[in-house]
Amino acid sequence: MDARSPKETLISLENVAVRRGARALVSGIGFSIARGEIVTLIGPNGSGKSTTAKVVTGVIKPTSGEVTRRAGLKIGYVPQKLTIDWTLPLTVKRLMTLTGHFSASEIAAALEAVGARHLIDAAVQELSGGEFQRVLFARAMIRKPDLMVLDEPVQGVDFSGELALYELIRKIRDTTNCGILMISHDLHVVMAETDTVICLNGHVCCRGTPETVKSSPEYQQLLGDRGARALAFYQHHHDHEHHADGSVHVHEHSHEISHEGHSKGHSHKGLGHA
Ligand SMILES: Nc1ncnc2c1ncn2[C@@H]1O[C@H](COP(=O)(O)OP(=O)(O)OP(=O)(O)O)[C@@H](O)[C@H]1O
Repeated sequence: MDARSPKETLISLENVAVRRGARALVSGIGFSIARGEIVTLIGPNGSGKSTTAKVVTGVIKPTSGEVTRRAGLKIGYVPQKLTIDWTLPLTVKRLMTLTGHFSASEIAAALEAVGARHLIDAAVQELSGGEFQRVLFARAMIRKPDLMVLDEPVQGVDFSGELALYELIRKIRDTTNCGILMISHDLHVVMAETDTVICLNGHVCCRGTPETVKSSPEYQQLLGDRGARALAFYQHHHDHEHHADGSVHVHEHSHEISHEGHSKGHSHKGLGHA
């Protein structure tokens, strides 16, 4: 990491296990997240990513092990799914105030920070996947959290939308110096700015920088016959345009995915995502 030091630890988990009946959903989980750090959880379906994130947010108490939070730690949570009654009219502004009282200027500033100020009076039902995700980021950021927990933040968003959201996550980290815990929907791709990747499979299968995880035998073994597709990283090259409405135009071949130690122009399909 860099000039954002000294790194203040926001939360640490030590030897955490969550059991339901005789079954361990996760066990032996240990990691910490510092201010300004981006930690990404990856792992197959059912490997315990959401369970681990819920332990971090405090929604689930571990059956055993220790969770230590910095005193007064504020966490902003962006859920994987939000239960909304889609038949009722709901504006973005109203969504922002459902879980707290905020002034008009606070709401405007939070939406501005995610490039969604123009959507303030829009109906939530009419937002695109990427716009909805931005509004959820704003909803989490309005409390000025020390730590943001993002459960599959690019789910249901197309590739240029994914790039824009990853860029936004980086910007949020840079401007607020919050810690970020992100769950990746994809076992093969993580944001390049990730400081630590933690690969779960009920326990911590392997961890380290994206490069370390990519070359770890445990990660390779977890991939099995899908191993030909090693971990790749989203690279941001500032060769796209941000428009006033928050949309991003990605130039042809501008996004690059670093793969097997090289940087190649790739299409999303070309990467062979499921
Ligand atoms: N409340 C619960 N009671 C019993 N089992 C549960 C409960 N919550 C989750 N599980 C199980 O625990 C395991 C881990 O689930 P979790 O949602 O943490 O995995 P995940 O890695 O986030 O999966 P996905 O990628 O599919 O979202 C799964 O097998 C799931 O069925």
